[in-house]
Amino acid sequence: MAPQETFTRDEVAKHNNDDSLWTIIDSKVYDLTDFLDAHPGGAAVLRQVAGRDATTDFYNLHRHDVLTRYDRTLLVGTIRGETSQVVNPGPGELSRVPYAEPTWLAPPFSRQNPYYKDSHRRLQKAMREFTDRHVTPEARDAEESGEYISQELIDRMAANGVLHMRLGPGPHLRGVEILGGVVDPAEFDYFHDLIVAQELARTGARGFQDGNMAGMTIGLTVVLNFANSAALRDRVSAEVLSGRKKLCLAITEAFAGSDVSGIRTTARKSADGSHYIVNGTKKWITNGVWSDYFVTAVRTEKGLSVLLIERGEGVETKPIKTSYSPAAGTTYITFDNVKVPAENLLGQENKGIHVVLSNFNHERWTMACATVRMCRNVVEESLKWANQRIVFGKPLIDQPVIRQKLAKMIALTEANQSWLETITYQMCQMPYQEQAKYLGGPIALLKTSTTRAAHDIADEAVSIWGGRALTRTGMGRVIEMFNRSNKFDAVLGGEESILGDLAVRQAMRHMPKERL
Ligand code: HEM
Repeated sequence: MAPQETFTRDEVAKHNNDDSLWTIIDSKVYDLTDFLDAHPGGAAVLRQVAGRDATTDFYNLHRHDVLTRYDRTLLVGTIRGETSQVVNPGPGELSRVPYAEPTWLAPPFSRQNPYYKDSHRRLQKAMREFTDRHVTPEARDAEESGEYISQELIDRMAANGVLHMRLGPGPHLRGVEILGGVVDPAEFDYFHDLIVAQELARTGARGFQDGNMAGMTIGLTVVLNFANSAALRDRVSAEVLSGRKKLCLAITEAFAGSDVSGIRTTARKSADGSHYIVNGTKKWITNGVWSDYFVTAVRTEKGLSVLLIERGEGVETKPIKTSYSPAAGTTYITFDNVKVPAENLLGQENKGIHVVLSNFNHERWTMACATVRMCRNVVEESLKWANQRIVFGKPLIDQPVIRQKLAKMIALTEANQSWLETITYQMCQMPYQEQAKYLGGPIALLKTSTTRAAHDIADEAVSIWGGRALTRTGMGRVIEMFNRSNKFDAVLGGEESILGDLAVRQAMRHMPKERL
């Protein structure tokens, strides 16, 4: 809250030297005397606005949140009789920037929508507030420092059912109190799932976003759907969903990325059939460094199989440096004569390829949810920037070429959100097996479409933002991160051209035999 004291503009004008240097930003009065030496942009620019209104200069160069960070130390009062024009959204609030929210949340379109019910709206509100308050502050810090997610945040997510929701609808939600009871677990569907994925993607911290239990999201579903022993399934899911233990999915290797059949990690069954001995390596495994369990694709006698491997003797993990944040916990794993009980087999022996492929659908769909939302973040930031930045004496948005770029960015984002919602609706109608059979192709194409769009949107955004799109702090940080990290989504969970090929081959299997 601003201090109560009020001043006239003439009173402020007297504070125009190094002994007392005040300025006005958005009808608020700041005392910058002690800030002269600390200002990252230097003292000279502040002297130029001493005693004057610096609103235009300030917003030409800074994000609004800079002010909220410094309000406590620099703000001394307001201009008498004037009211602040800048909106400062509180935790949980919707953005008022056009296209910054999907149509189902943006008036007037939000009044009616075929897909979203009251429980979706309640969840969105609660999830936005939870993310703004508890996830985003840690995410932004950790993205830069590279620190791993805190146990405190994991515990908070576990206690509020956020970890459970990340796995989508299913019996694992039974009895869970979701964010204070905003959704009945029995009602939870893939639109709720979409909301969770999109709200979390608003943190704008791409490495941390993966560090935030992405391994569990893509790995625990395999245990839930394919564990052969109910006791194992219940024990592991209880440990992981309570946040006590961590789990990741270990498929890719130096030898095999999208080409899963090239996997060389072996699992040899013991003569008495009681256990497997696992040897090999895994690479690019998200969250591996801190995981207790590894859902691992291995080569058995006659094909691929999937095993749940517990950290123990013979398992070693080390971090891999990537172009996003170490906060993701990207890992290289070695298995050296690791003994794994036979009951830890997930699905059938030698038929693991079905386990791996069917699990990919939810993973890729989740990635599409997040990518569309990140594209939207960039649209929002760019609309704000083009509106506030003055270039050649007028706002950037007055340049037709800039409007063309924004038009393309918006159209790509909206088109993908609509396709995402159509597919999500199909997921809500189909049982798991049918989804695996019919939606693999469409989801693969959707993910490719969103990452291609991300590529184009990043390109346009960099051109709108110029040098600020290349600096990690300050105005352009969201754009810089998006431009640096959008390729993760184009590669992880299946590279674009491989996914396109998969989808068309699947379509060919449904092609009528007759000549058409
Ligand atoms: C309450 C007043 C102000 C605060 C708290 C403040 C704070 C900051 C901060 C934190 C940065 C680092 C970059 C960022 O995080 O955005 C910065 C950069 C900068 N500031 Fe300020 N500032 C203030 C007022 C002003 C004014 C009035 C001007 C110009 C008349 C100005 C000119 C600059 C410049 C030129 C930079 C470097 C920008 C860049 O690298 O693109 N600042 N300021």
